[in-house]
Formats: sequence, structure tokens, C-alpha cells
Amino acid sequence: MIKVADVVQKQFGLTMRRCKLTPQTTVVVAVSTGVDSMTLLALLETLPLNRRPKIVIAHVNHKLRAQSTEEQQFLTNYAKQHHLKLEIKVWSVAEHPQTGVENAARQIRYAFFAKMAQKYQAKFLFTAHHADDQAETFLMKLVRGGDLQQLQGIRSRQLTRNTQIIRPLLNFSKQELRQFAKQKKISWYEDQTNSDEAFTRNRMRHEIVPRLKAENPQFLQHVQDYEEQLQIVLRAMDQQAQKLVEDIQGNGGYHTGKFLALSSEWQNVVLRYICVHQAVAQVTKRQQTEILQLIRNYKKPNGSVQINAKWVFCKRYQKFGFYLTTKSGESPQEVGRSMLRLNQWYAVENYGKLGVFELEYYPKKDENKQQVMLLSESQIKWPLSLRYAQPTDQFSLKDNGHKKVRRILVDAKIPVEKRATWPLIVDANNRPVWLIGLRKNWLADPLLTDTKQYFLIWKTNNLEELN
Ligand SMILES: Nc1ncnc2c1ncn2[C@@H]1O[C@H](COP(=O)(O)OP(=O)(O)OP(=O)(O)O)[C@@H](O)[C@H]1O
Repeated sequence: MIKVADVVQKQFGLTMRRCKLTPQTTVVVAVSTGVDSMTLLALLETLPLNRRPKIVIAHVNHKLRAQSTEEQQFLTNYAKQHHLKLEIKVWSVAEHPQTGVENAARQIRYAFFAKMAQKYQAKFLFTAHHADDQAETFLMKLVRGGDLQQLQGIRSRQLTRNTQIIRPLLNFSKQELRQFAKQKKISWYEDQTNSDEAFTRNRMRHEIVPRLKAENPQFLQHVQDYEEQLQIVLRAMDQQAQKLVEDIQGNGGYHTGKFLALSSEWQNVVLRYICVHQAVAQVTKRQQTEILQLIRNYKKPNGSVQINAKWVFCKRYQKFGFYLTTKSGESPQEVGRSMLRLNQWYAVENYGKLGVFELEYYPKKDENKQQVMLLSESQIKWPLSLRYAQPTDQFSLKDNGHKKVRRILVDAKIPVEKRATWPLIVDANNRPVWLIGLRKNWLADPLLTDTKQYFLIWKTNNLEELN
């Protein structure tokens, strides 16, 4: 009789081929001491020698339940016996927040994993999410409701800022993993979390999912198939939406005519993309509908939708965008803001182009034609955005003083007609970072814990502007 363990091992080996592991590759494995992650660890340890990576175990003791110290000790003994490197983070009770513990724990976990990946120069981070996790998450989101994007489940591969996360057990059910662990005599601890999120998940796990499996034993596989299809479609749609947004982007706003030339389906998608990626404040579903109706309304060439106390969406004939609300009577100040995605150029009419790059993507080619500002993780609040400078924007000085944009533009003898549309890079707190070609903000020194540097680059064809 073929053992489940053999099937799991064989399939795992095949999945792992895509990672092209060698004995020189270092991987960080997130191990909670549950059956899933102990199985993942065992599977990695038994890969053929020529494809077995160097393993670093990362464990977070959340101090959320009585047995956590015992689990930590168990894992310490395991690592010693198996000659594996082990890194532990203890999240002391004093650090726990009053509410949202589950979420905070997740953030602590992933920050620690990323730090360990960086420390060991690991190529991958492995977690042990499996097919039941996928189905439970999918159903919970389906029941909760929301945006289609959020229905994207757990990804088998995910590129984060510093690490590539791999989840090689997504095609296995919990039952298969348990059988594997039993047949291979692997020890583990049962998870006994009792958070609200775990209650909902447990209902899915013990009541709903078993019924759906009874309807069709292939249920888990089908959810995984749907998730993979959904991820591909949504990614493709996002790529296309990004291109279309670039096409309709103009100076200080988006082009109404070009937007209306799109099919009504793409209008929906593009507007959503703008609201999620480029708007300055959170735009609700209802506001998005109002905005769409306003743009489409030929009888109303001008109009606005208030987003919050600070921001307003405005349509002004051939232009629309998000603007800063001003005192009544004045016309809104144009902001036409776009978020700077990493490693991508943004064209700025009359000024050349700019972008923020990681070292690996740093375009060194024409160093003499570009100005660079070096930024570390802690120095600003990411992400960066590009917008027009407002006269009242303030630059910090080293001695705690400030200098207004109006003053900087006047001092630099910038003609009045150019002052309203001077490009400014700001951080997520709307703090000026760089008034292009004129002034870089003073920033506190980077922290020792910063792991990455970024290059903010402005490139112009007009050499004189750089001098
Ligand atoms: N305390 C921990 N220490 C190390 N790794 C952990 C810990 N808890 C969870 N993990 C890793 O994360 C995987 C998923 O765990 P779990 O399903 O409990 O997390 P989740 O919060 O539901 O998911 P996610 O972390 O993706 O949001 C585990 O299989 C394991 O690889």
C-alpha cells in the first residue's frame, strides 16, 4: 500500500524543484511547533543532499498561552538534536496591545522573519500554510464581504520588500500533513489560541469546511484552483489599469475625455485603481460610485465629492483629481498626486523623470545627468508621492527651524507662473522630502537597525538645471 507520507514527500520534492535549492542556499523556516510547520521542517530536512538548503528556524514566542515556554524549549531541543540554527523572538506580555493582539502578533512575526532573512542573507522564507488554511481564509473573507482584491487568498509565492515568501504546503490538506507527521513519528504541539479570529476560524474548520468536503471531497483542491485563477486575473487587471492610468494622467490631474473614452468596465477598474493607489485619503465604495457618476455626467462639467475634512474630489471640465479642500469661495488647490512605486520611473512634464530605486535597480548609466537623494527606511514615512508644491509647505532646518516653499521659490528667482506647478516629493505624512532641483529636506540620521537604502533619483535632459 502506498503511504500518504511517501506521496507527500514526493510531491513536496517536485514543488521544491522550482526553488532551485542547493546546499549553498540559506532558507528561513517559520516554525510555530504546530503539526504543519514541524512537518515542513522535516520535509526540508529530508530533501536529497544536493537540494537540501541550509536551514535557519525562526520562532516567535508570543507569550499568549501557558504552554508557550514549553514549546520554545521543545524547539530548542529539536534544533540542538538536528544541528539546526534556531532564532527565537520573545514578545513579552508588557508589549501586547490592549486590542488587536492577533494582528499585532502577525506583524511582529513577519518583521522578525524579515529581519532573520536579512541577517542570514536567506533567499527564501518558508511558512507552512496548507489547503485547509486557504479554504478557511477564503470562506471567512467571502462571509465578511468586501473588495474582490481581498478575496485573493494565501499566495504560494509572494515577493515582499526584502524577502521571497514560499508556502510549499498549500496543496496539502491538514489531514495529509497529520498523517505524514504520524507516519514519520514527528512530535508537535496543538495550537490552543482562543482569540476572536480563532473562534471564527474554528467554526469554519469544524463545522462549515467538513460539510463542504462531504459535498465534494475535492473541495479544498477546487478552492486552491479558484484562488490561483483569481490571482492571475487580478494581477493582469492591475497591470493593465496601471498602464491606462499613466495614459490618462496629465499635469495636475487626470484627463476627463481620455477617461470617458474607456469602456465602462475599464472606467470602473481604472477609477478603483486611482482611489486605491493614488488617492491621498481612503475613498469609500459609495464615494467611488458618486465620483464615477460625476465624471460621466456630461451636463455637469464642474462638480465635487467631499472625501473627508481635508480632501475633495473635483471635476473641472477636462480635468479631475483629488485636491486639498480650501476655505469656501476659493478654488481647490491642485495636488494631482501620484504614489511612487519602487524601481519605476515617473515622467514629469518639463522636468524629465524621477523615481525611487533599490540598490539592485539603481540606474547608474548616466550618473552625470542625474541628481540623487539617499534615503533609509527610518528617515521618512514610506511610501513617497509626487505632487505640486504648495506655497505653505515647510522644509525642516537642522536647527529645528522651518523654511516655506514660497520663500525657497522666491529666493531661487523662480518666475511666478512656474511656482504653482513645481514638483515636490512628499512622504506618507505629507512631509516634504525634495523640492525638485531646489531643496532637499533635512533628515535625521538613519537608525542602526535600518537594513535598506533607497535612491531617489531625478533625471533631466537639461543639464543646466542640475547645476
Ligand atoms: N509563533 C510562530 N513562530 C514562527 N512561525 C509561526 C508562528 N506562528 C505561525 N507561524 C508560521 O506561520 C504559518 C501560519 O500560521 P497561522 O495559520 O497560525 O498564521 P495566520 O496568522 O493564520 O496566518 P498569517 O501569518 O499568514 O496571517 C505557520 O504554518 C508557521 O509557518
